Amino acid sequence: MSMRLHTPADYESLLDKYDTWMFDCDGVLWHGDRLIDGAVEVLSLLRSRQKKVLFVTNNATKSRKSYKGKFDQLGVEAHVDEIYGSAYAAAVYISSVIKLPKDRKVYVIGMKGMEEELRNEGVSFIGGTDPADCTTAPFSLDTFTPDPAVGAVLCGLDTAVTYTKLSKAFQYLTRADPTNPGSPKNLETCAFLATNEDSTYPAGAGLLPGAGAVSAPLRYALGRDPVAIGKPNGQMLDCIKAKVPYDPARTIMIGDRLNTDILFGQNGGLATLLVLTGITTESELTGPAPSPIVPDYVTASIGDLRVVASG
Ligand SMILES: O=C(O)COP(=O)(O)O
Ligand SMILES: [Mg+2]
Repeated sequence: MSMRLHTPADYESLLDKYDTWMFDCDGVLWHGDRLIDGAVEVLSLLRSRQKKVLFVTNNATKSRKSYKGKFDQLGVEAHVDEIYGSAYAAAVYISSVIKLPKDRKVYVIGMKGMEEELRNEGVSFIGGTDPADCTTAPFSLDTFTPDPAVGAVLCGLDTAVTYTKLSKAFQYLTRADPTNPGSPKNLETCAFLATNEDSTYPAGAGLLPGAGAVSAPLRYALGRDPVAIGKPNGQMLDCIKAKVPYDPARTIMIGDRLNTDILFGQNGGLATLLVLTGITTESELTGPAPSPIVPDYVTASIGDLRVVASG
């Protein structure tokens, strides 16, 4: 059963219990470029109490560096090594977990943020923002020569997704092993990866299709699911563990989506606080068919913590 936070004492007790505060971004701190009321004050309150603040976002459209630019623009204090996005986690996964050989490439369905993080990790890629792929021209297999070096497809939120991109990704994910031309069409030759599978995401003025809705055509066409690296997958937490010491017992994850943020916190042995300023609605918690994912705490907005006396 979740604890509904109401009184200043309720919020004060959270500050006593937790030293590390991991914040989801979309739907918790902001909607698009519109800050959620109270977010800035609460973040500075936490810093004034010597709390460790981390930002953990499934949004792969920006690199950690460009997220820092967004925080600066919005007047929110943040440091690059406090920011963990699914583009960064995916690049680390490819370079250090599956250890894609340096002579292989990734075919990207995604935007600049993913390209920047792959580049930072020394991972070669094609596709992405390449104008030849961001085209609405009809795609023809007769004129397509797959790059034999492609060994993985990485799919994330891509507001310029095209049939050409989906078709090229489909070819890479279904062709025979290029290093063994006689081999049968082997679905496992090419890794199918997704930065995250959020079905929707909370933009400034409402919901938009999320990364999960971009990879869905491939999942359907292939009859195969990608490895999703973002929340709730532990890969994101592994990236944080590699850089930031924290005690799971004294760490809380604050999020707006049950099947990513709250499940991510639970999978990592963290406490979880759900806010209702993003994706999750009251009825998913208490309605006729409540979600099996039950956060430890619930509050309307992160701004509610302002009731705690600063100091
Ligand atoms: O962009 C998304 O899909 C979700 O991003 P978030 O993890 O910051 O809520
Ligand atoms: Mg969110």
